[in-house]
Amino acid sequence: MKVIYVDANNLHEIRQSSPNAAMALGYFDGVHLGHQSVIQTAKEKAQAQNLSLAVLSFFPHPKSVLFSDIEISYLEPLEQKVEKLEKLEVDIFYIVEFTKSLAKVEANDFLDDYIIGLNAKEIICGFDYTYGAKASGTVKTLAVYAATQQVGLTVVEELKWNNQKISSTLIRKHIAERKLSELPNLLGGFYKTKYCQKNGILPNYSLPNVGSYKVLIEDRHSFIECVATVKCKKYIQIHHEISTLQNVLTIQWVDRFETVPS
Ligand SMILES: Cc1cc2nc3c(=O)[nH]c(=O)nc-3n(C[C@H](O)[C@H](O)[C@H](O)COP(=O)(O)O)c2cc1C
Ligand SMILES: Nc1ncnc2c1ncn2[C@@H]1O[C@H](COP(=O)(O)OP(=O)(O)OP(=O)(O)O)[C@@H](O)[C@H]1O
Repeated sequence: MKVIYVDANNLHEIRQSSPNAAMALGYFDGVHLGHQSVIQTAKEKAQAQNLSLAVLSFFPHPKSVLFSDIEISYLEPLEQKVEKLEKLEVDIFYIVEFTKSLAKVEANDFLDDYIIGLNAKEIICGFDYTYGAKASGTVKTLAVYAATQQVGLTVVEELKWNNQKISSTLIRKHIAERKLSELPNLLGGFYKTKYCQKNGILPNYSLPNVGSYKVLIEDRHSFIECVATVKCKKYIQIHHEISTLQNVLTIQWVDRFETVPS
């Protein structure tokens, strides 16, 4: 998978070499089951029409740029999103730099410059995708635009669990509320974070609130079941001998313990 960082300065150059693509649109924090359904739909379009499979996202999160008082609690850093998109067999991951000036770009100009500009022949997004200044672009305006530009558009219907939309927001809420055992229904697997033996949890993950948790540590091809205690927002203690393991470990968060183990 090619990872291409796009900004207002290099857009013109990147456009010259962009292949025709089926392009999935959205931020995709956590690449949950709703996101996977959008990307899978894009993959089917790409295969049927012999197009490259592209995902177009942003960095940083639009909300963190637009509302400076909001601190986004990312589910995962960009590197982990890259790993997941790679596994989904995405060919090109465009990461558009989200700035205050991009936020002012009108909806149709964004489509002209970034979507058509990067050679999307099929656009795929979810039912609630928004874009453009004041988030005025919606799937309705996108449908009008796609028809006039003779580009295909597929809008993926809402994927729900227990009558609620599967969303990054809901996953963040469950993590904060320690409801880890709910997460495989939303993510397709346990929530994972990376942990460095020297520095602790790597940046841009969300940790559950203070308390003790059943976790699985990935050790090459096996899993070590043990307990981790979240001491504060960024610090955890692992109740297991890990000094012989690799420096950077993947931790799967399975469930909470009601009582703190001694
Ligand atoms: C050109 C552009 C301008 C945007 N301007 C705004 C804005 O003014 N206000 C806002 O809340 N979101 C704005 N957004 C963010 C989008 O509403 C949306 O969050 C983003 O495209 C990611 O889509 P998703 O949240 O559906 O994944 C803008 C997005 C783009 C591409
Ligand atoms: N449950 C879902 N079913 C179908 N499409 C979805 C679902 N959740 C998100 N999408 C689509 O996936 C793309 C990325 O969405 P986005 O990053 O806004 O996810 P989100 O989970 O809605 O995030 P947030 O909770 O932060 O609003 C968009 O095209 C969006 O419409």
